[in-house]
Amino acid sequence: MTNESFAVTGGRSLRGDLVPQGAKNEALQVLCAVLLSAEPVTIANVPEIRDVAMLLDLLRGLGVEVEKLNSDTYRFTAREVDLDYVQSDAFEDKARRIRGSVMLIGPLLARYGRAFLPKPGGDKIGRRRLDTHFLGLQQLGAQFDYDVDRNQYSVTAKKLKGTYILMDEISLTGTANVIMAAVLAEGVTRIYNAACEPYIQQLCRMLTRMGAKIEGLGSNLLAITGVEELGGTEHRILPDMIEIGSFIGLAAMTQSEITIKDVQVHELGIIPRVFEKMGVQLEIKGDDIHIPYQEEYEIQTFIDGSIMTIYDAPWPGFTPDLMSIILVMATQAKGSLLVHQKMFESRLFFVDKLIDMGAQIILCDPHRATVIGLNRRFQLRGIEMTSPDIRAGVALLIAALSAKGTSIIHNINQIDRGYQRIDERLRAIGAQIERV
Ligand SMILES: CC(=O)N[C@H]1[C@@H](OP(=O)(O)OP(=O)(O)OC[C@H]2O[C@@H](n3ccc(=O)[nH]c3=O)[C@H](O)[C@@H]2O)O[C@H](CO)[C@@H](O)[C@@H]1O
Ligand SMILES: C=C(OP(=O)(O)O)C(=O)O
Repeated sequence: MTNESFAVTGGRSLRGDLVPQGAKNEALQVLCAVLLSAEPVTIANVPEIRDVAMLLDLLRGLGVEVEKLNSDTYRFTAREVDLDYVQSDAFEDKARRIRGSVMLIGPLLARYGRAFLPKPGGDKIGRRRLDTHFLGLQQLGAQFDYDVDRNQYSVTAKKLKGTYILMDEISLTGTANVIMAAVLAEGVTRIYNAACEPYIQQLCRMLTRMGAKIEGLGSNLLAITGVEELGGTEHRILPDMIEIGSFIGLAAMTQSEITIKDVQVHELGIIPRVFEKMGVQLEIKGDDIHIPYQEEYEIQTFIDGSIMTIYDAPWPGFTPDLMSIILVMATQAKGSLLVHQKMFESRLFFVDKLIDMGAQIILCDPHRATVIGLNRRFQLRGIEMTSPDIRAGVALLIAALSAKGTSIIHNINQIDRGYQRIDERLRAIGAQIERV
């Protein structure tokens, strides 16, 4: 796939239905988990995005049979795995490009006793340490080695043994890795300070259907009793809550009337509440979220009248992956907002593009930005810009769709990493957006 750009002509209000894709970050976990069984695992609602395409390539390279049953459903059979592939240049090249590749380690270690990984890719949004993964795997009995010169990690174990693990921090992919290793370890593993996003819950549900014994679903303390082997299953990926949040932000910012279909509201945690704090009216109709046309939206203050702060935190806190969307929405809101991105240290630098477009933002430091909402006193203006990471990319796309004139957004590979044919889907509800 070439790295194209979007040409976006803004200022139109959009109208219609959007159906969210399957969740990127769940897909990356459950696709890695297919390595844990020699029997077929069928996964539905797999999003058609670049990160998934890359992971499918890695699985094929490892010798997994990958059959596409329909547009979003695949059957995987990991009868035998070619472990030599993980030492190849092809593996290194692909694994380095996505963050999700890190979750191949847990299953490979559990089933074959060894795993190897070059430093994984993903967004360049600050330091993204992997200590939590390896400290957890070491406690299960793995030997860990880091080749500083080649920036490569390896783990080996004759046998994994269950134990009590206090995770070094609440890491989403780290928890997934340790869970996938523990399900085939001998005895009981207790994982405390575990991440508990719906992604992790879904992974645990799928593993349980494959025969794993997991207690504590949805909490930060999991108890896993290891089994000898796992069987096949069928699994359906949840709608992507980050895409749902992005669509809510898009609707508010572009004064559109949009219905987001089949969102599985009960899995969205506090996400709807945070958008309500931003002044967005959300009407939950059955399992759909309807966002009516709103002339303006007003950011609430705290009860004592002080300025609203929105910050990220591990689940069930507000996900860091929606902070860029909240920030861009604030630029046209009535009122002011402090955006405090606590988890990543370089995720706010894209605000300079919004400032060039006319937004009133003060970047206080790498973690905090104050946004003074324009309340539509004037429109942002279209500019040429480059998308630094996936969520900033979509935030810039939203800004461009609301702006006066045409914007060019380069490096949209970043957006394609996690949003399925976003241009086509937004065009269908009236957006003027072309791939150039
Ligand atoms: C492929 C995938 O699933 N990627 C997601 C995954 O990345 P990933 O699993 O790599 O992220 P982690 O959960 O490990 O940690 C994210 C960052 O937050 C920091 N941290 C973590 C816990 C904490 O209490 N305080 C804190 O500051 C970590 O040091 C790290 O810099 O989870 C992130 C956090 O939800 C999301 O942004 C990514 O989209
Ligand atoms: C940061 C993200 O992705 P990754 O971890 O794949 O870089 C994201 O999905 O917002």
